[in-house]
Amino acid sequence: MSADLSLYLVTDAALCGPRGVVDTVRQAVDGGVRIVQLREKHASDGEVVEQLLALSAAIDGRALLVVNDRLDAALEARRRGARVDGVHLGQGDASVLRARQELGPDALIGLTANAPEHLAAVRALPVGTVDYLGVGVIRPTLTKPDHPPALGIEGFREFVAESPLPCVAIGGVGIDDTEPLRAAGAVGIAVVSALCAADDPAAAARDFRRRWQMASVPRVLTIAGSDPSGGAGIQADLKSIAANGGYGMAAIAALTVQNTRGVSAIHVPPAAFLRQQLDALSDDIVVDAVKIGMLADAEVVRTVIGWLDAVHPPIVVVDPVMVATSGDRLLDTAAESALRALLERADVVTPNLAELAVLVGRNIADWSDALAAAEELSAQVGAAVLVKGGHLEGADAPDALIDAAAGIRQDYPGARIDTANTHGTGCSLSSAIATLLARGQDPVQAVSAARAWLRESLRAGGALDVGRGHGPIHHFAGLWTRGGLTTRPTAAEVAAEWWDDIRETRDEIDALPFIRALADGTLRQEPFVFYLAQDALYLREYARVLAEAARLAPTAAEQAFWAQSAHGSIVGELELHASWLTPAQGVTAATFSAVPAPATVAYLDHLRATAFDGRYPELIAAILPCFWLYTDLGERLRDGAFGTLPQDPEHPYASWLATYADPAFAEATAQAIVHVTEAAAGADDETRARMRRAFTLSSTHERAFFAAPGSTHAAT
Ligand SMILES: Nc1ncnc2c1ncn2[C@@H]1O[C@H](COP(=O)(O)OP(=O)(O)O)[C@@H](O)[C@H]1O
Ligand SMILES: Cc1ncc(COP(=O)(O)O)c(N)n1
Ligand SMILES: [Mg+2]
Repeated sequence: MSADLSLYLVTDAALCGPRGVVDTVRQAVDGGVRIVQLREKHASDGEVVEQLLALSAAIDGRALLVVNDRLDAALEARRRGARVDGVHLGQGDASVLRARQELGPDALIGLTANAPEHLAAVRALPVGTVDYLGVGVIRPTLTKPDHPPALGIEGFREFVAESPLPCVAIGGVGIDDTEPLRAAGAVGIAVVSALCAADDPAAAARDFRRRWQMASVPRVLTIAGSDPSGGAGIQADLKSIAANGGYGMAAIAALTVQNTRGVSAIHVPPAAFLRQQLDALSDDIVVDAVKIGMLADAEVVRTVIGWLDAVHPPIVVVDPVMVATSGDRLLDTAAESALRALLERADVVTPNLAELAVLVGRNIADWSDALAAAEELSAQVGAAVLVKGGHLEGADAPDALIDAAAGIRQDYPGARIDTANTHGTGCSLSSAIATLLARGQDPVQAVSAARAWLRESLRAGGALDVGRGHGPIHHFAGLWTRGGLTTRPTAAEVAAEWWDDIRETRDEIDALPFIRALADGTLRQEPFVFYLAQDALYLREYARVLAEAARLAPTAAEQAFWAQSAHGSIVGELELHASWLTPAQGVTAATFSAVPAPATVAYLDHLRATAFDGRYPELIAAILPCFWLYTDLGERLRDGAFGTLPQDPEHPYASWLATYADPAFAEATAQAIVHVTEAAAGADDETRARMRRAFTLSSTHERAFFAAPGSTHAAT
């Protein structure tokens, strides 16, 4: 079997202290150590055998176990039932030839090497005698007092370049050496004190493992069914793995006859043939993560379980596929009980609502019931459960990650994307999660990043012209855009670009005497009242324009959002004006009695003309600056960007300015930005260009509106 040497723990009983070697190893393996070397310089062979038995039980197949030097102890421990994978020998230790002969062809045999003559000796050995070299020391270290001169990263790189065998870096390796050693060609790093002497070996191992993974391209295997139309199954998985930064491999468990309109036949090759595929992979390639999808029947499920138990891949994500988006069954009912044993081997399980109902054996009434069911399932199988709300009715498509044992309950709210291209979303999502986990992210992060990618791919699905049923998502939408293969930007890119477009306008607004005086409290009342009166006229019309956006909105979520904003603008904002336009403030003007100033007329004409055109994308682009510029200004005022703090109770406009920085308004602004920039990202080039013009034009009207009250300091 191909050995995963990536994070290699070498034990040191003295450093483990009262916690002991066995507990230290157990915790370190929990944290992601992939191979353990028992190194006991002073114990008797009998004691080493006992230790190997105890370690073998603690590791329980989750990592490899080798022993330093003691070939006879390894053989004896094996005779007594321990799983000892091999030995690591030094230049002065027992002969590697004898070790190979005694331990057999499948054992893992390592050899310490650090000088050119060691390489010459290795080359003289029969091929297959030694599996890897332990090369070091990298830095001076106390755990090997008689160590040779330290190689450093550069010396290690040169050694690797000459070596015929994979090299593990050992000796004085600290966490910040992880990426440089990986880049220098290490297949793994061996750590002694940074793990044995750690207060929390699991956490220390997780840190090393994360750093190692972030520096590597993970090898991700999907075991699933084939969808020849390329939108779901194996084909979707490979695209998803690639799009999320992994190297994809695929073992086909079943074949479907399928297109975007449904599945018409299923062929299940012999399960033994699947096992052959899996063994061929794990014999040669280190598998960093496995995603499991359609398995068709109970025999296939059991076959996959058998392989998982032999190989123990470090990350397993199971998408318990039972029924396709089209409604066709993809798993025998008889296999549903076999599936449970598979879930027990998973780190993350990703059922949709129907699958979750089958797995907990009861109907699921609503989303909160789904969360309870996910909690139940998570507790039963000991895995994190990502429950998916793609099949809910209504405007939302939320997901939630629940890990009963770890006490994790993470909600991922999300508006439903209006698209028919939902074929293969579940397959694609679970592969993305497996890949991101293998890249070192924790489950909460991995799901969040996978969802962001999936939503981008769902939004762009319409750009593909594939089939007449539920079409596929566009797995590479973001990559192609960023790589210049298409001109379509992402929503985030639109936001950044437009905000930058109006930089000059924003700077000019900041410099206006009205804004300066409002910020430092020296603004006279007359221009302030002028501004309030114009603002009231503006808001009454703005609310009507927002209502028009609600009327034109393509989705229920957007319709509700603009309608609510219209309500807020006519009710909330005007209440605020009323509180300022009172005799107590020395102001008696009625709210809408002012004569509209030219700047007000011009701004409103632009908004009304855009609304009258009836094109939703441009209308919301024209609406956006009022949200965005006020929130930005309010937040910067609050944070003292203008040299004064309006929170100061002495500040005459404190309560007015506080409303600019109101968190609920900030939230509405964030939502408005999302709606507008997502629409722009999904639009054709011409529409996007018109949206951009509407946005910039409104921004210049905002500046003119702020400039209208004129120059305005009180005492000066
Ligand atoms: N129209 C949609 N808009 C946004 N997200 C969606 C939509 N349809 C599905 N999803 C998301 O796609 C993923 C797959 O979910 P779901 O469709 O429930 O599962 P499956 O594809 O396995 O049946 C989930 O993250 C879900 O929230
Ligand atoms: C081979 C195969 N595997 C899985 C699915 C499920 O698709 P979805 O991701 O839409 O649930 C499918 N339609 N075909
Ligand atoms: Mg699915």
